[in-house]
Amino acid sequence: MKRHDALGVLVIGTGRMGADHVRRIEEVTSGARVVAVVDVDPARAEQVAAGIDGCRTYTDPVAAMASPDVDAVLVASPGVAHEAALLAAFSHDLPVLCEKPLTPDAASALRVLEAERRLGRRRVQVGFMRRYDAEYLKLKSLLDTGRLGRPLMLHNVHRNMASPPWWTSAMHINDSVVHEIDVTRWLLGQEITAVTVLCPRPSVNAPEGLQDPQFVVMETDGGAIVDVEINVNCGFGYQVRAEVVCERGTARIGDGRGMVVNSAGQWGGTIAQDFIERFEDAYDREVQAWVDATRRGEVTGPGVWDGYAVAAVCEAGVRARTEGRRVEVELVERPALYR
Ligand SMILES: NC(=O)C1=CN([C@@H]2O[C@H](COP(=O)(O)OP(=O)(O)OC[C@H]3O[C@@H](n4cnc5c(N)ncnc54)[C@H](O)[C@@H]3O)[C@@H](O)[C@H]2O)C=CC1
Ligand SMILES: O=C1[C@@H](O)[C@H](O)[C@@H](O)[C@H](O)[C@H]1O
Repeated sequence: MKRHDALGVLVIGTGRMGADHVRRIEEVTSGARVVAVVDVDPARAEQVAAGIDGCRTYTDPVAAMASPDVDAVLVASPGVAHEAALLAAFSHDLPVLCEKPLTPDAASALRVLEAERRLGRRRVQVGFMRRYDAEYLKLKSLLDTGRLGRPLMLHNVHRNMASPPWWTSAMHINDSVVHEIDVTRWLLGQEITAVTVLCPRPSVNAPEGLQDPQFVVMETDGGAIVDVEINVNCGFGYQVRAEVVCERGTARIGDGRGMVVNSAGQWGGTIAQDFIERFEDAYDREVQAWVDATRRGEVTGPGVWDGYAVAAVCEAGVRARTEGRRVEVELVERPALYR
């Protein structure tokens, strides 16, 4: 495809994820090109735009969206900036791929939902990329056949190498378990109704004052129990595992046994070091699916309702830990646009 026929994408936020998505759109994705990037830090925007033919830089997302060659927006700024970017995109009638979380809390997610409802059509795909990961897709297909019977339990492990200095105990849920919350709703096709968080003795690897790891237990409206070990200072790599226990069998993904090498009295493989490495294919498929759907004038994948429901569960989860009790999740009635 010629460059000028391609979907013109504006990328907001050129940090770790934004820069990686810019590279992806330019080098991996077909049918799209990056026409402009925005960052409150102009040096970062310029660094990412350098070498991309005709790519403009801005510090103000609203000014950037007004440009006629912008067909679609990819939001990769921090979660607190997502609501403003999404509302601005709605006012320019632009389709959006918004990195997770949709917004940091249920009230702001609901404001976005109401704004999209007023538009009368879905415009947003939320960046829950695990839905595009080959192993998660296999697990979902297997569950959908019903061969193993109904799912009873879902065990998850989510480990990060080390937390950055600004990490807080609430981020275990808002930033990390947010993915298992989305995956649970998607894999099981059920809503999460209550959350309990148990905390073991903090790891010696965790910075002073940080509650790490945490053990999250969720209940669903289909009668399943879901647990997540979230451990953001495991010290050895990045691991994401899931095992579904059904009535007639179990299925597990995420063991990462790509290649096992035997040598000098040892056997073993490698462990990914971060999400960029582990989920590279999922991000590629996610962005390609968004570009393809946008070019057809459609929105597919997780949307604003999913972003809102996940935000409500995250909020319940953070309260469950700080208040030391089981907290029920409250959702508004699902509007017709999202059924
Ligand atoms: N799907 C996934 O696996 C992952 C998703 N994320 C999500 O991606 C988003 C970005 O995260 P990172 O790239 O890790 O953060 P980052 O801190 O590396 O980059 C954020 C960038 O946005 C810029 N920025 C801040 N406020 C802005 C605003 N109002 N307008 C424009 N630019 C602004 C910052 O200057 C920075 O360059 C977050 O929503 C995060 O939750 C992050 C890591 C993995
Ligand atoms: O979204 C992500 C990060 O923000 C988060 O910090 C990590 O824990 C997740 O594994 C990653 O996918």
